[in-house]
Amino acid sequence: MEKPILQIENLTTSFKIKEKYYPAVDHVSFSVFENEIVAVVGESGCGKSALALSIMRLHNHQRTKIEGEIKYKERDLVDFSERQMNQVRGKEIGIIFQEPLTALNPLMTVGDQIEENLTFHTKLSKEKRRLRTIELLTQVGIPYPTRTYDQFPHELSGGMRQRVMISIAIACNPSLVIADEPTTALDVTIQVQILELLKSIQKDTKMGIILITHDLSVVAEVADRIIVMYAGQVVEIGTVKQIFANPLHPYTRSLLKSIPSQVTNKKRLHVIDGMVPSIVNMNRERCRFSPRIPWISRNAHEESPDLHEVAPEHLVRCTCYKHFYFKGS
Ligand SMILES: Nc1ncnc2c1ncn2[C@@H]1O[C@H](COP(=O)(O)OP(=O)(O)OP(=O)(O)O)[C@@H](O)[C@H]1O
Repeated sequence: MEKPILQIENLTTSFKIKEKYYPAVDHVSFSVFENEIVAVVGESGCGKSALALSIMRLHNHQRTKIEGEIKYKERDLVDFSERQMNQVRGKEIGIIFQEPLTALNPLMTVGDQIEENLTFHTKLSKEKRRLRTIELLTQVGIPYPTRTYDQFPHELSGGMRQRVMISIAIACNPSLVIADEPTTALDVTIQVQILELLKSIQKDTKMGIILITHDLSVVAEVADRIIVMYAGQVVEIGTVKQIFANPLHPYTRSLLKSIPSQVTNKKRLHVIDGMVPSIVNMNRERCRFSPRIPWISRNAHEESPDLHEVAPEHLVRCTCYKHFYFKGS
């Protein structure tokens, strides 16, 4: 069996709030293989960004505790010094953020920003860096790469800025790219183009991709596997086919029901009652989704539920899925 690029085991990321630590990522385990797109989905506040920032070790060290393992090519990033992490970030693992206008430096030209990464991680000469940068801009579908090279971020459209972010992320041929809501700020047609671009780059490079999104509809076409996160935990994990054809956890089913394309003209969009609990106030001893489906009997839930394997590669948390139905159905 091939080895994963990334192997996360029992990762727990806790934030210090008023002198106490509260987990925002709670015993999360999964792997990413070469040439694979793993989507992490869940509503706002489920811990997706905390997970991404933990892998990159970009949290504030003084207020964050990271436990468990983040094995990148068999080396545990949790033990890495800041200096070692600087060699990993941007070179081995690239990251694409949601809003390129805030992630890009408004005072630097596009060319300089891409070259900065190349200067830090490679020994390429100035001329070779320029050529590589033009090549990258071409690869990500920028129509006039030499002109864009000298432009500033605000002179580009949102879609073009996101392409620039992608070119920075892939500049040093990383084995893994983390894309944190890369299309959320873009309109639908541009979203599709950006995801298709990521997929086509992956074909050439075989990199693994972690695609973080709150929108399940975004991942259907591009992902290989889906991880559904709720309140810091993985509640379901499976292949795209398993999650879309046989979703089990009530949260997965609720997310799928709220996808607009699945709604006919007659029906209203499904809204999941209630809210994701805050890391300070949540009850960690019971099924964390149970307060949002109060019509399901308490007996349907397990105490401190674990993940159960229901089919090869398909895992679901809590037995409540066996008893779940939508309110009013
Ligand atoms: N630095 C921090 N200090 C304290 N709490 C934090 C910190 N960062 C995140 N949290 C809390 O951790 C939980 C998970 O947040 P996170 O941003 O990872 O969620 P998310 O699923 O990525 O949501 P979004 O899509 O809105 O970013 C939330 O309750 C959030 O308030």
